Amino acid sequence: MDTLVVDHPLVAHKLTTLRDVRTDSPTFRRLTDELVTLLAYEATRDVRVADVTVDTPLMPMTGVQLTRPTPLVVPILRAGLGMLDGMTRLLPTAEVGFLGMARNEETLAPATYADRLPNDLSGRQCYVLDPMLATGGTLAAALRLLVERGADHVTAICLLAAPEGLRALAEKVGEPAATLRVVTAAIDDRLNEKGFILPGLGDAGDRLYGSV
Ligand SMILES: O=P(O)(O)OC[C@H]1O[C@H](OP(=O)(O)OP(=O)(O)O)[C@H](O)[C@@H]1O
Ligand SMILES: O=c1cc[nH]c(=O)[nH]1
Ligand SMILES: [Mg+2]
Repeated sequence: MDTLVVDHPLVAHKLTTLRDVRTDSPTFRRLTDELVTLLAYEATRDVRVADVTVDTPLMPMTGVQLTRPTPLVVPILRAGLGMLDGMTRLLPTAEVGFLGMARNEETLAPATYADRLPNDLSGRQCYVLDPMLATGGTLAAALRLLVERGADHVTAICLLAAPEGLRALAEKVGEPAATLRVVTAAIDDRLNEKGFILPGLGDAGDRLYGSV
């Protein structure tokens, strides 16, 4: 499993404001949206394209276009929903499938409460959106689901990842039948005893949508 940290001053600048406890929800949403677009640019570097002929006003030439089946974008509710618009702005022809997953606050185990994904993902490139990779349990469960349905290329886009979560994820997925990548804006120091990323940014879902 490959991990890419997008090392760019604009990403670092926006992430710093996102982390700030004084940043309100509207600003948090806007910055998340902006960050995703920057991360998505790197995350889609290996999106599949094929040669096509295009007629410019002067002559025909060979360009490229996205191949079919179109990529599938999968936000993990709730917090991943805050990343959806930023992603589809870059990939407007992508289809969107939804996974609802929540961590049990005591055990930190993920529970899936919504699954609106195609049953057959054969030959499909998938982009999973979840801002926080903490213990890695949520992402491991999501990746397992996608690979079981035939996805052969899955890229997870996160804002923050914990080293423990990245290690756990690599162990859990083992030698998968698909290419798996994690693209993140930063790898933080560690997890606290409640499974929160340190220094982190707090609870991403709550900061986007409130503590409902
Ligand atoms: O790597 P893990 O330890 O599994 O933790 C990461 C998950 O925790 C958060 O979701 P949460 O359960 O808080 O749900 P929410 O998005 O509805 O707030 C976050 O959005 C990730 O999905
Ligand atoms: O730090 C964390 C860990 C999991 N989920 C969050 O929203 N934040
Ligand atoms: Mg949450």
